[in-house]
Amino acid sequence: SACSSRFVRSQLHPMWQEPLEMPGGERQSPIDISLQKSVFDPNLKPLVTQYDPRTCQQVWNNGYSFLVEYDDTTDKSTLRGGPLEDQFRLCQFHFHWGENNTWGSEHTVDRHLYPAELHLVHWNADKYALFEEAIMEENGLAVIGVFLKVGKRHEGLQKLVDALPAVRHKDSVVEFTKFDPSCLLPESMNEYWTYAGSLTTPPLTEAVTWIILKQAIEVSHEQLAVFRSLLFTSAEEEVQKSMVNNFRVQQPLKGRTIRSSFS
Ligand SMILES: COc1ccc(C[C@H]2SC(=S)NC2=O)c(OC)c1
Ligand SMILES: [Zn+2]
Repeated sequence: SACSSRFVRSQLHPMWQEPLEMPGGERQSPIDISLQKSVFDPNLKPLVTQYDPRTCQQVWNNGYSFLVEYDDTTDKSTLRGGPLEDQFRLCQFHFHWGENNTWGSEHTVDRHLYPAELHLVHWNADKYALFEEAIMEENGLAVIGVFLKVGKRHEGLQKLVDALPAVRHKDSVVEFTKFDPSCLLPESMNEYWTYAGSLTTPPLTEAVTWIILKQAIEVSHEQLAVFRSLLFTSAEEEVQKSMVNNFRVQQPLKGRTIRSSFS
């Protein structure tokens, strides 16, 4: 599906370099989630996800992460509720991680770094006809961020981990079906922070309502090591570069309010 951000690659340096600053960006991502700056909002509703595993299509390496892509031509896999007024369609999910278990997440909580972060990307299908439209609009996207921490092996993630060697190089794709991304969500879906932000790679558009879940999911050290076995580089390139540290540097809050769904 078009949400796979194929055209974004050309704007990124071959290696994972800090994407160009968004000129005059007032609501850039990622940020540190400072607990004392967060404001409890009792009007925030529970998140409602309805994912149909039959919409899962493929996993591919786009040269800066690996994306699991969903058929977003119908309302079969959706997100609504929480801070959202409209219904959003799941189009892909991907991860950001570090070269070791010390860092890797894009967001932090009181400066606490996690080894990785999952992004479930949804676009506003009530207001826009296409993903490409939605990424240019301030209420166009809703991304659920889930922190990963090292612990017991994540059985649901293992099916995806087993598929990764097939997409080791940039631009490789492999069929990947019947995967329900709900298995990657923590038990507690009603504790989250939300703020107005942006894409964290070019085009860096300020289109994202971020929903960052408080509860991290546990994955094993070995599972993260398979993430790190992927490459930024295509099979033809002489020098192979490990796909690690594919996160953006944090951006200024610029007066934004971070709301929490819990006190
Ligand atoms: C052209 O549209 C794009 C481009 C890039 C990404 C991926 C970025 S944005 C994010 S969140 N995390 C990432 O790595 C998109 O995802 C919504 C959408
Ligand atoms: Zn991301």
